[in-house]
This record gives sequence, structure tokens and C-alpha cells, in this order.
Amino acid sequence: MQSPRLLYRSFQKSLSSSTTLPCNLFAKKKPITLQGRVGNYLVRDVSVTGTMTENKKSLYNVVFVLGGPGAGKGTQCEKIQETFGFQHLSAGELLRQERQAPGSQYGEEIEGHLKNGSIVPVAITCSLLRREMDNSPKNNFLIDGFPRNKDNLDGWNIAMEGVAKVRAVLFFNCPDDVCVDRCMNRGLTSGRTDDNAESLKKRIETYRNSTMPIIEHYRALNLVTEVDGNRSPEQVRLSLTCPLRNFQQFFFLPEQAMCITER
Ligand SMILES: Nc1ncnc2c1ncn2[C@@H]1O[C@H](COP(=O)(O)OP(=O)(O)OP(=O)(O)O)[C@@H](O)[C@H]1O
Ligand SMILES: O=c1ccn([C@@H]2O[C@H](COP(=O)(O)O)[C@@H](O)[C@H]2O)c(=O)[nH]1
Repeated sequence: MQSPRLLYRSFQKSLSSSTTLPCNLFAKKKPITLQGRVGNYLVRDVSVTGTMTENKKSLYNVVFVLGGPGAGKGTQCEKIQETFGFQHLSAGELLRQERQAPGSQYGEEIEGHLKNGSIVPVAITCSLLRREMDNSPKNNFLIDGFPRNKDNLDGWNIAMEGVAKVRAVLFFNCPDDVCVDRCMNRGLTSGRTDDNAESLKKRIETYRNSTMPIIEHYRALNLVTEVDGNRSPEQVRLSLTCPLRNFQQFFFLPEQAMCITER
């Protein structure tokens, strides 16, 4: 007889190959969100939306959130983090905090990159992310605005091997002119030193030349979910619900959340 662990794995496998997983399977809060058959067994998933068991001993689950400046990444990450049991980590925000931190040895270097729309060396960004992940009670992270170039990607792969696993990438696609308008508007109140025409020109250039290839890299690995960011915030939020529920279901279930009974 197969062990429950093996059964669980084959159940997961059978789920992953389904392309038409209906989202409303996961809409109920309790007690059962999904069930299926593996051989002679009935396998029931008894996980609960938004209250997944956290297990700090396992790999961190990561969803990268990428897109141009102003595409709406941060806005949506804030909306969805609680509902779907993630912690939102904005790489740009962590860098801005580090820039202001009293006594930071990286303050000036970071500020130079922010103004120029260029990219901070991965060792700095990755260690800020790692610190947040290690200090968080969560195991599932939405990492917003990273990795932005090949140096970021390579550095992440080396530093996070055996620590974190990238499960998916959300790509917010939005026309450059819309992105620029949004950032210029945000600049009226954000106090950000890079929400101005000159920095934005460079940020868009960096995004096109350095970040798009990273998105394409993950697309080739079949990890990218593309979102049309050129809609109202509510429409964008709604369009994310289905992919996020599926990510949750496919990637974030701890094994102990599965209930297996013989039939
Ligand atoms: N769907 C939307 N429609 C209109 N405005 C939006 C939308 N989403 C976000 N905004 C506004 O656009 C600005 C940029 O949004 P947000 O900070 O979420 O983008 P971002 O992709 O995180 O940008 P950045 O990478 O530059 O930090 C904000 O002022 C936000 O309120
Ligand atoms: O991984 C990262 C993320 C950000 N930066 C720098 O910060 C600014 C602002 O980033 P936002 O995501 O728009 O908040 C960005 O233009 C880069 O200069 C980075 O270097 N590495």
C-alpha cells in the first residue's frame, strides 16, 4: 500500500496537470475545499483559505511580482496579501528604508541608484529580503519589484538555493505612458525622489532592457501569469483572484493539511 505522503504527491501531480481547475472550488471557508481520488483512496484537502498552516522548517514559497514602474504592483500586493496568506515584501520599499536607516553604509549608494533608475547590487537587496523573510511569521511571500536584472536573478539563485522556491511570477503588463502618468501623479504626494520625468525615463529604460528579459526567462519556465494592469484597481484585483487561488492550492498546502481516507 502507498504511504499517505506518496498518495499526497500523486494527488498534487494530478492537480497540477489540470488546466481547467474551477476557482469556485476554493471559495468556501470551511471545512473542505477540495477532494479527489487517487487509486482506491479518497483524498480530501482540508486546508482553509487564508489560514494555511505555516511551517518555518520548509522552503519559503515565493511569488515574484514584476512589471513597469507604476504598473500597480504595490497597490495589488497590499490588497491581496492578507486574503491569500502572503506577506508582501517590496524590494524598492526595503531599499528606501535602508537608505534612510541611521548609520547605513549603503545609504548613498542606494540613493544614487534610485535617482538614476539603475539597479542596486543584488547582495544588498537580497540580504534585505532575506532578513524580512527570516523575521516573518509567514512562509509565503509576494516579492514585489525583484529580480530586476540578470545580476539580481543570479544572486538570488545562489543565495536562496535550499531556502526559497519561486513558485510563480505575476507580470503586470501596462503601457509605458500609463505607467509614467501614474508615477507622475503619485509624485505629487509620494515624496519619492524617483517619481519625476527624468528618473522615470531611466526607470522605463531599465525595465525594458533589464527586467523584461527576466520576465521572459520565467515565461520560458512556464511560471508567468500575465495580468492586464491597464484597468481599474478593482478590475485588476478581481482578475488576480483566480490565479492566486490556484497558486495557493498548487503550491502552498502543507502535507499535514491533507486528509486521506481509504474508501
Ligand atoms: N489600476 C490602477 N489604475 C489607476 N491608478 C492606479 C492603478 N493601480 C495603481 N494606481 C496608482 O498608480 C500609482 C502607482 O501604483 P503602484 O505604486 O501600485 O505601482 P507599482 O507598480 O508598485 O510602482 P513602482 O514599481 O514604481 O513602485 C499609485 O499612485 C497608485 O495609486
Ligand atoms: O530589486 C530592486 C528593487 C528596486 N530597486 C531600485 O529601487 C527603485 C524603485 O523601485 P520600485 O519597485 O519602483 O519601488 C528602482 O528604480 C531601482 O532603482 C533596485 O535597485 N532593486
